[in-house]
Amino acid sequence: MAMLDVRGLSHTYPDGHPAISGIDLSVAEGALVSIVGPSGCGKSTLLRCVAGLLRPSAGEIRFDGRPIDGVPDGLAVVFQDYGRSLYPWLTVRDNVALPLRRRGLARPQRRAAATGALESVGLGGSAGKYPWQLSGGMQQRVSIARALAYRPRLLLMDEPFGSVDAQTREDLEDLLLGLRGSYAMTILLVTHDIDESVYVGDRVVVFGGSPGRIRADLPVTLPAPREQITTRTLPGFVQLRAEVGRSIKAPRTGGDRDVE
Ligand SMILES: Nc1ncnc2c1ncn2[C@@H]1O[C@H](COP(=O)(O)OP(=O)(O)OP(=O)(O)O)[C@@H](O)[C@H]1O
Repeated sequence: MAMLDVRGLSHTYPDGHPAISGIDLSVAEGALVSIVGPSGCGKSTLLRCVAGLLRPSAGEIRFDGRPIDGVPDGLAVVFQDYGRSLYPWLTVRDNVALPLRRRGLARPQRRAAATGALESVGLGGSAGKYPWQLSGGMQQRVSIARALAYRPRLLLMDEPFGSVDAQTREDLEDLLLGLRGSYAMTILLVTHDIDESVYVGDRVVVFGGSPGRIRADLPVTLPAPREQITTRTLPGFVQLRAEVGRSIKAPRTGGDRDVE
């Protein structure tokens, strides 16, 4: 049984705008699935539905076989906008520890979990600082640590590396790949960077159109461990990124009722 099963998912916003239509997606436990596509094709809408933050107009999402109705336990989300997601008046450690209250953990346990998560993202020495004392990349690491401290089974990431410079972005991609070894998680990562979708993913799901639909679902069979320079020059990488690019640009087919 898939850990996450999306069937016939469609969503139309109250203004009548159809954002996604007929999405079917099964995700196996432990997979890292990249969801890539141009701006406005409904990637965030899908993620918001999976997170239980948005009730879809049609279709069903099952997490561990149970229909999602509200924010499921065992799920954490990392957004692009780290600047707005951290509380400036709380230390880094307290920012990470805060959501653990929902788990009913006592304060010493919350602090210990936060410290462990911060160490795993290389920020053990910054626990007592405030978010505004850190660089953008470090702040995004704090957001990731906050999600990890929660020990999620399913981690949703919406353009998590979209607001940092290219070098920091590569560092964060590698951090994420490294974290997969220490945290047993299934990850859905939304990006509009084709190279990133291939570099980090086990599988790339290509979204396109308006309303957004799945245009391709491609396995990534690149060897591990991945390395920024070597992996990106492998023929398999170059081929796959071209295929993802072509799928994004593919003209609409007869059955595709896009209204772009
Ligand atoms: N709250 C809303 N009300 C009405 N329309 C919305 C709302 N949120 C998103 N949309 C529209 O739904 C479509 C899909 O938006 P969504 O944010 O899911 O796309 P996306 O692929 O994640 O885009 P981006 O990569 O720019 O974040 C867009 O046309 C967008 O304008």
